[in-house]
Amino acid sequence: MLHLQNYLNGQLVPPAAGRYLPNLEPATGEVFSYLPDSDAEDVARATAAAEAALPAWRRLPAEDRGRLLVRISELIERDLERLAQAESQDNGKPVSLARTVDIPRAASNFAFFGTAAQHFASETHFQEGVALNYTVRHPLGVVGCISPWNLPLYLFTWKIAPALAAGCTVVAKPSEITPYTAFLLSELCIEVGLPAGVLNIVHGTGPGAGQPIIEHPGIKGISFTGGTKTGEQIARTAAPMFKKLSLELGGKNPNIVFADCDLAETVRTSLRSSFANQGQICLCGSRIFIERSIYEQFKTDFLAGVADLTVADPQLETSRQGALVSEAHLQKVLCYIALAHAEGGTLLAGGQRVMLDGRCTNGYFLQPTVFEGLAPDCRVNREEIFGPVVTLTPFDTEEEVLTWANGTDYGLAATIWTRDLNRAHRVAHQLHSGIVWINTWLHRDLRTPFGGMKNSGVGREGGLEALRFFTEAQSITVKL
Ligand SMILES: NC(=O)C1=CN([C@@H]2O[C@H](COP(=O)(O)OP(=O)(O)OC[C@H]3O[C@@H](n4cnc5c(N)ncnc54)[C@H](O)[C@@H]3O)[C@@H](O)[C@H]2O)C=CC1
Ligand SMILES: O=C(O)/C=C/C=C(\O)C(=O)O
Repeated sequence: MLHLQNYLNGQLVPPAAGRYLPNLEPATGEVFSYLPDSDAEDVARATAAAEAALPAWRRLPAEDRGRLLVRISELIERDLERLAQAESQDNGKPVSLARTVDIPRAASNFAFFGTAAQHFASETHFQEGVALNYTVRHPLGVVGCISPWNLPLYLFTWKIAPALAAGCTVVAKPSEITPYTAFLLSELCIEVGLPAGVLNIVHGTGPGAGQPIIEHPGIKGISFTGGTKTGEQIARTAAPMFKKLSLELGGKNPNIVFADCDLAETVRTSLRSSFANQGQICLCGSRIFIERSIYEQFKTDFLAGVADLTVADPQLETSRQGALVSEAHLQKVLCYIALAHAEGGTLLAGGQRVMLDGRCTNGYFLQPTVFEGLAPDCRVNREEIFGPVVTLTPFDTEEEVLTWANGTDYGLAATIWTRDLNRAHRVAHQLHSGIVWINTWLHRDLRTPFGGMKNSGVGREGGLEALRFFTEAQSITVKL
């Protein structure tokens, strides 16, 4: 059976201690490969390689670094089908989603930052006759990039690409639950001829391989996406070491539907924002607030759409809902469904595990689930479920819905549906949310700042924000 390897100093190598972990296919519940169970020794070797590669990599002109990144992007596009199949097998997501969203975005991440680095100019502040102040942005050094399982290659490359573009060298760890495409990426980096040590990929668990990355004194900054609790633990370790931190954490996002919206489009997109990737995207709109006058109509149309979301083997082109990522995660989501019943919710759709026939008999499938009748401040409406579970709640006034929308510890993304753009802007400005979409969802322009307020994170990714994160500003003043 396939044994994935670490990518250290330009080579594929086994873990120092020789231990491996089983890697399961969520659609079948069966082991299909093994991944290195790396430890602090592997992280130390990766960091030493990254430190050795740093001087030459940071000296390389941005154009030359960019050319290598663009070449990686081209190879991802060349291997799109193979990578999409691998992502679907590893994560349980429909292959059609991996083919149209995950893998194309991974290619775009490299292409975008490969070229963005060439446009990253330093600032000058000229004081006529007095002084010239200019800013140099030095690469931060060796950085750690740690990513989750929900959008595996998409989020892994979203961190690595800007770090490399900025002239940093990298020690990266994908989720131990979905390591496969990161391993395939290391093969592409070798094919491209990325200089040894510039990117190092260490596989393994959070405590085993992730924590040593956070603790290593040679690693100057950490870019992390994952659960809020993990983010908290990372901050506790990294802050006293004065490491730069970028944390993209959870969300409990409101989807606000006003009566004057384009209802057909609102329902169509709300189905996607509720259930895309089985609801396992931190940007999913799991709390849908609907203005009372159209509540019943929205509910009817939405539930009709939910009935069409075929839960099936993610390898099938017809599959619209694949498997959840693991048995443990499925059980966590089922606990929230039980809680929704206990908190007085009325089940409108789903709520049950799905047992499929054939090769998927033991897969982790769940019906897309909709509740109504829950209090806006109950646990189900405040805690991140990260699964295919949404709640519907009617509202009467803008003030009321704003209070409810802002009534969680999270503040990542929000969506507003209305034809009244004055209202859209007014509401958007009052939402405690790092990202607001008006009449759309998951519209991504890679130049925009991406990240959350409150417990949804610290810092912003994307565009210049990412390049700023991976560099350290030095201010130089010349007296005139
Ligand atoms: N972007 C998001 O908003 C995501 C949110 N989640 C939420 O988090 C919950 C837990 O999911 P998990 O898979 O356990 O996410 P997690 O936050 O534990 O895992 C994310 C990454 O962090 C690593 N990690 C874990 N502990 C670490 C540590 N102490 N130091 C360094 N790295 C560490 C993991 O190995 C993985 O690569 C989910 O149920 C979901 O609610 C999960 C994935 C993504
Ligand atoms: O950058 C994006 O387009 C999406 C990011 C999504 C996450 O960070 C997530 O779901 O964890």
